Order: sequence, then C-alpha cells, then structure tokens
Amino acid sequence: MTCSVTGGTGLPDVGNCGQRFEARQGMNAPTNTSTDAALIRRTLAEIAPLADKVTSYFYALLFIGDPELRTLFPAAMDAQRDRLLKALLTAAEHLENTATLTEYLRQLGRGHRKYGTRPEHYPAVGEALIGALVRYAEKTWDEATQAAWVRAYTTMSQIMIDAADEDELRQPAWWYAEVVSHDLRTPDVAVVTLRPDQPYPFLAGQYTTLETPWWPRIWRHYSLASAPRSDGLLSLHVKAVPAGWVSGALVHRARPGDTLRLGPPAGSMVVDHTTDDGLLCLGGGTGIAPIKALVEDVARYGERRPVEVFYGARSNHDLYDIDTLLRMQQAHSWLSVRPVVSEGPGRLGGRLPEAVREYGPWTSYDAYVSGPPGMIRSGVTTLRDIGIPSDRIRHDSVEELVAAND
Ligand SMILES: NC(=O)C1=CN([C@@H]2O[C@H](COP(=O)(O)OP(=O)(O)OC[C@H]3O[C@@H](n4cnc5c(N)ncnc54)[C@H](O)[C@@H]3O)[C@@H](O)[C@H]2O)C=CC1
Repeated sequence: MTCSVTGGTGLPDVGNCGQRFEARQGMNAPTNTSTDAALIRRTLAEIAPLADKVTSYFYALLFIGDPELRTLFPAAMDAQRDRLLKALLTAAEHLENTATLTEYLRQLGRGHRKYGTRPEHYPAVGEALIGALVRYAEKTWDEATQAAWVRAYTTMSQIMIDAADEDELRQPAWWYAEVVSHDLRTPDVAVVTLRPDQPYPFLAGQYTTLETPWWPRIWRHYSLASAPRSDGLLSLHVKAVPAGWVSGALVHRARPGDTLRLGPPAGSMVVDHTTDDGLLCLGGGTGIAPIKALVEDVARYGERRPVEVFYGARSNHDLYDIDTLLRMQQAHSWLSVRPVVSEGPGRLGGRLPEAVREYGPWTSYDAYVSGPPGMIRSGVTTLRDIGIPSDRIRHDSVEELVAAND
C-alpha cells in the first residue's frame, strides 16, 4: 500500500490513505478478531527490532499533526516518551484476550484524564500510530492489515473514552495533596504523609500516580503504605534512585506544606475477603509499603487468617520499617514477620524468594509480591515452583514498575 506524502514534512499523510479516524466511528464494523489479531501480531513482529525508530516517528507525526498535544507531555520526553505507544502496542498484542484487554484499557482511559486527554485527541493518536506502522512495517503492510489496525484502534480508543466519561461522573481527574510530614528513614528512603484535598477512595494494596511541582507532567507510581485511614491521610515510602527525578525530589526536596498532584488509585494487589486463605507476602525494599497496607486491611476486617510476611533488604540498615512490622506482629497472633537480609549477617540470609522456600508448605496460601522488578520475576517463578498456582499470585505490572523506576 502506498500513501501520499505531504510536501513540507516528508511524513506520510495517513489521512490520504482513506482511513481517517473519527472518535466514534467503526464500532459496528464487521470484525473477525482472530484474523485481525494475526495481522496485528505480524506487524508487531516486523517492527519489534525497530522500536526506537517507530517511537520517534510516532511522536514526530503526533506533534506535527496536532501541536497542541505536545503540551500534554513532559518537557523532557526521554524518560517516558514511549509509554503511550508501548501501551497501545501492548493492548493490540492482546486483542483476543477480551476481558483482560478491556480492563487494561479502561484503567488506561481513566488514568489519562489527569493528563488532560480529551476524546478529540484520540483520532490524532490513531493517525500517528498508523502512520508510524505504515512506514516501518513496510514488508507486511497491506490493506487488510491497515483495516485490522484501524478496527483495533477504534475499538480500543472507544473503550478508553467511555471509561474516562464514566469516571468523570464518579471522581475528579486528579487530587491535590499537601505534604503533612516527611520522615527520612535512611539517607535515601523517606516516608511521606499526604493530606488529599478531597477523599481519596482506594483499597489497601493499590498504588497512586503522583506529579511533583518540580517535574511538571512527569507522573510516577507509588504504592500506598497504609489501608484507608479515618483521618483520610495517605502515606508513601519513596526511595531516591540514581538519576531519579521524581523520587529524588520527593526524598530530598519535598517538605511539609508542598502540594503534589495525585491521579486515581489503581492496581489489583488487594485482599480477597471472600476467602479465609492465608496470605504469603514478599516485600523487597520499599516494596514493603503495600504489604503493610494489606496487613492493616486483614487486621481491620478482624479476620484470623495467617499472614506470613518476608521482608527483604540488602542490609539490616535498609530494613527501615522493621520496627513498625515487629510491633504489628506483637499485636496480632496471626501475623509472622521474617526479615531477610541479602548482604551481611541477618536472621535469614540470601535473596527473598529463596528464603521463602525454606518455610511452608504454601500451597493453601494466596501470594502477594512487591518490590524491584527482578525480585517480582524471580519471586513469581519460585512461588509457582513451590506449588502456588499463577492465579493466586498477585503483583503489580512489572512493565509499569520498570517504567516508574525513577
Ligand atoms: N507494588 C510494588 O511492587 C512496589 C515496588 N516497589 C519497587 O521496589 C523497589 C525497591 O527498591 P530497593 O529498596 O532498592 O530494593 P533492593 O534492591 O534493596 O532489594 C530489596 C530486596 O529484593 C531482593 N532482590 C532484589 N533484586 C532481586 C532479584 N533480581 N531477584 C531476587 N531478589 C531480588 C533483594 O535481595 C532484597 O531482599 C523499587 O524498584 C520500587 O519501584 C516499591 C513499592 C511498591
């Protein structure tokens, strides 16, 4: 397939390919999802080795096509510039997994409200997406492939638009939150307590998205470190990582009185209160934050389910929240807390997942894993190995964590 090329920019004008996106078009067009999915996978396979080029070209098309959209993105795009395209490609890859895809897109749509995304922006994104694919999937691109992508994008964007519309009736696009306390626990870990300007509805174990005044439009994920509290305060555990703009500012610059912005809560690492199975929790480093929230949640429900927490850190010194957890253990007979230190002497040595193997059996437990991406990956592998089925292992998306890790 050939597309006309606009004179000035040298970029293909996908509008002349006969496929312009209208926000609400195409929903009722006849589709064959598995044929579309096969065509889409073929495109993805072709562009995979060219990801960087596709990304740069996609954003060039987007911002040239609609310069107003540039203001919705951070001034410096390096850190997160490929997140939008990546999310769209991930979604397209899972076209056949309807329930998971719909939930993913609904969350994406809700989450985009805080960026100021409006329904009329979606066609421009769709055109840039197709424009980038036309150029870099040239070997496999044909009319059927283009029609499949247009159908997929139209359906996906409509799910996002509908979810954002529904969310608008329920809650604000963002919350302002004032820093009310800032407690530096180690030279690079701070516990930050926030007071949102309106009630912030979330479940223990979920995370928030946060923007600081120092890095406008750069949003990062942080797990909430407590179950919902009667005074409405929220707390976060933040580790300043090397070259981490947002985490560095939160640990070294934020002070009581500063105002941050929060996006809506998200994440499915929450307690299933319909069972009384035990909880096996692995929290590595600041990954202990949501685990603490889960323990508080179980305590609040007055349940007597066994909760076994393995709290991993590099050294004893890095176990910055161990006192809180040991106090909780003293207060609750159903709770057991085991610190695992990977460097130097500790009660349990080695890496977190291996330490869990020494105990058990865990086959009747639901598992919760939170921490660095490498720990989550090896934790999930170990837990499956020792007989916990995948659908009973909960953790946040490793891709999101990798993207958020600064
Ligand atoms: N919901 C979540 O999953 C949350 C994740 N985090 C993430 O947790 C991380 C915390 O970082 P740090 O405190 O520097 O952790 P860290 O690097 O000090 O590691 C903490 C623990 O994880 C273990 N570990 C690290 N890499 C491992 C691997 N590849 N395999 C097995 N075990 C491994 C260590 O042995 C240690 O016990 C950050 O990446 C942050 O984004 C933080 C809060 C919530």
